[in-house]
Amino acid sequence: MSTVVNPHTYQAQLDAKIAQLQQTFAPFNPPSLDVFASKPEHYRMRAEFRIWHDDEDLYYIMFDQVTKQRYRVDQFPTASLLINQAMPALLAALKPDAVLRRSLFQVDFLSSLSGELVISLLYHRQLDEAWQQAMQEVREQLLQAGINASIIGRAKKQKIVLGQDYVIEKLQVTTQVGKQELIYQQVENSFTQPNGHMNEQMLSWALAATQGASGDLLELYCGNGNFSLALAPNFRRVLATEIASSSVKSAQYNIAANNIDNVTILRMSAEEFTQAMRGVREFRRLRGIDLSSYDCNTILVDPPRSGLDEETVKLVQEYDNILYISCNPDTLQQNLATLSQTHEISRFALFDQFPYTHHVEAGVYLKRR
Ligand SMILES: C[S@@+](CC[C@H](N)C(=O)[O-])C[C@H]1O[C@@H](n2cnc3c(N)ncnc32)[C@H](O)[C@@H]1O
Repeated sequence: MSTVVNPHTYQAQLDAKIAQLQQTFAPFNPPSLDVFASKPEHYRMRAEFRIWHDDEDLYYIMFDQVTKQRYRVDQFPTASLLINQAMPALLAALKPDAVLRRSLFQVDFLSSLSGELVISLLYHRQLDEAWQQAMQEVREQLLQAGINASIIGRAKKQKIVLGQDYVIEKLQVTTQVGKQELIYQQVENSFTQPNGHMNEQMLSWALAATQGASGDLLELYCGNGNFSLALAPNFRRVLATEIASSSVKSAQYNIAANNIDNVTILRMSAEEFTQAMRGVREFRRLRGIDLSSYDCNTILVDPPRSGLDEETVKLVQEYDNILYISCNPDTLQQNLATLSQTHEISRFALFDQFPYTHHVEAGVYLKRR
């Protein structure tokens, strides 16, 4: 099914998710659920479309996930207003220009609440000087229309960047003493939370849940430091790890951009970090880091849909406080089967990050029994 965005049905779809999540997790005896509703429209900061060529015409298409049929997309209410503004403006500029149209097969948009946009155009041919010149003009037209976009041309082994390959996002996080703005570099083709305002809610919830925590925080799957930076004020130090080098680079950028001095980011998979902690393997990447100097009572995990592997679950279980952010209730449920043997849920939240889809983002804060 394609995503049918109908603000009139928003509450009903959210209610169904709430009921489903409560039922699934009832065996773990959670406290009452904190529910965070999304904006019913224009909540996604990114969108990807295939391009369809029909003689002189050119338009965005998507595929129905069930029937696999393609359908034309002129506007996309799921995505931010900025993306919706850029979609027709870009097509209008591409259509009359054979150099820009030829072999174009995909367009990806990455926007930010701060009003920045990166548009990536993917081609089945190498891009040349003529393409670059013509696309520079398109970029200027977009800027004149008030669309602050960088443009990336991609082809096999080729990436041409007009502007930047990232946006600088500004997120408002609610702290005990009011709102705090955090700056995040979000790079094209790297993971970032798709629903910007929901991300602000998630960070604020995590900050409130760990208020009053003592010692240091260990974090696995930290991405661009999204949670690491927001939670830093609640801990003496934060040690965070992530597998993707582009995200680690952004995290380093973000530490500096926010003048944070108590966060260290390492490029390591969760599995490698578990091995390092167990003394199974030594890692050059850990040189200069004295793991034994960290006093971590709290661990934060935000794994991909596959959840935590068995060894990582065992490591996580060794911490008194566990903050688990999950984009897949099925794997969260599996991991909780083990974690609930030693910990109980003290906070439970639903973040409606993906409205009108069956996807649910959940947060649990566990404390040792
Ligand atoms: C759901 S995202 C969360 C990222 C970050 N916490 C955020 O809020 O943006 C999961 C992250 O885990 C990373 N990842 C995937 N597999 C991993 C692994 N085996 N070890 C460590 N990180 C991994 C991905 O690159 C991605 O950045």
